[in-house]
Amino acid sequence: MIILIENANQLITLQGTKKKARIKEEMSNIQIIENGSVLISGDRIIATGTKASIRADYPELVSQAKIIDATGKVVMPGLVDAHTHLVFGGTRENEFQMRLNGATYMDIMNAGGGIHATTKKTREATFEHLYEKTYEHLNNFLKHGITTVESKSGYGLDWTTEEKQLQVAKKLQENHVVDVVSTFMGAHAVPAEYKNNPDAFVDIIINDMIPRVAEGNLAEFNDVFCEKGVFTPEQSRRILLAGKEHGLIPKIHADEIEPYEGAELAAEVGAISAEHLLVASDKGIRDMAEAGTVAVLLPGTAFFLKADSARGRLMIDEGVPVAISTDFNPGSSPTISLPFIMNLACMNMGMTMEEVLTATTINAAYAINRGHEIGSLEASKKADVLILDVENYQQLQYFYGMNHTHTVIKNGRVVVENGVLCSE
Ligand SMILES: O=C(O)CC1=NCN=C1
Ligand SMILES: [Zn+2]
Repeated sequence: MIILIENANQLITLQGTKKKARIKEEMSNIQIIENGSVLISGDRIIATGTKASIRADYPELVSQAKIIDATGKVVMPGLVDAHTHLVFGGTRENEFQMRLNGATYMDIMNAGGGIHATTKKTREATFEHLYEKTYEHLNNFLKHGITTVESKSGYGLDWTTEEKQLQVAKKLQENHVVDVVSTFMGAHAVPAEYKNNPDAFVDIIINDMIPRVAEGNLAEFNDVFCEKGVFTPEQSRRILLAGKEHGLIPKIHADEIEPYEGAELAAEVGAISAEHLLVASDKGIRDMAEAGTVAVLLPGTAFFLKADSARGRLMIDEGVPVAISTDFNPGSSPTISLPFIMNLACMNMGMTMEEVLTATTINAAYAINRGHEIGSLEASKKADVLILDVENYQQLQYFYGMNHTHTVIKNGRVVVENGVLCSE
């Protein structure tokens, strides 16, 4: 099918010259075309330009095209959420109340709640239940303009359930229009049964789980919660290097609650990204800038945990490529509203509205090794396109806490129209 989107007030292409995540000034250069047009054929973008240039350069394709009029609207790439714990059983609103009453995230986790509570529910849940529940989450992501989602395992902490989560994600990648990119995170917490012998659990992750993930082609990335009271930097290093030996690209939950040199470790092991970084050190930030490690920042988690946000402004100024994501999970960030997170990135991390657009498209794409395929509107990239019901891109952040998604095109097909799923 050929589609021509035209008359966009602003077409935000995020086009760039370098084949890597954007840093510093590049993050503000979002490449706007006034009165823009996007020409799509099949699942790919053919060209972007002004209305006149596209109609002059592609008369044959234009004559066969379904025309979508974007007058008064903004057109941009589909949003990319590079950090979620998408597949999980149960919910934890009870813990939300406990934290409103003054308990901390780690108090709850150390008392057997938190990740352990979700692990219990996920172990008990059937494959079908997890699949159907997560399918609905992806529908909700899509209605908010998110066309690719990273999904971490880590609520099993035993092979049977870790595999169940990864198989749910794999089946969703096959059946749901939203692209799902999988991360193995068996090192999300030390399960109760190994509380007194955590290194034995680390050995199981390294010697048993990681080889099975690789053999089954069940994930592209390997993540670890490097945190005081969870996994030490030494244990995290062992787990990430073992993953690399099996072709799993390292990611790390780093310096979320206590400073723990997780950012330094990310740079040392060549992680594609380090995530959270609320209390990353100056040295860790410099090391990440030098290594080109993408900082995936999660201001929604900081908001929900009533913590200070990561130093996003400093990281950008120091040359770290920054992405932002929802961290969608039942405990520390139960939201799929990436648009709201975009506003928090401006309000609480000192990022500009232009940088935030880069952080939720092309840089988020590079954080999941998809920068060549998605995250900007340019010839031969996937036709994942949003039409937003705002007059200019600033209104996306300005009118906050709202869903401005009008139309979503995924792989060249209209899948959301007037904010409604086409299958609904
Ligand atoms: O609490 C959860 O379920 C998710 C989380 N993992 C590390 N920080 C938060
Ligand atoms: Zn997380």
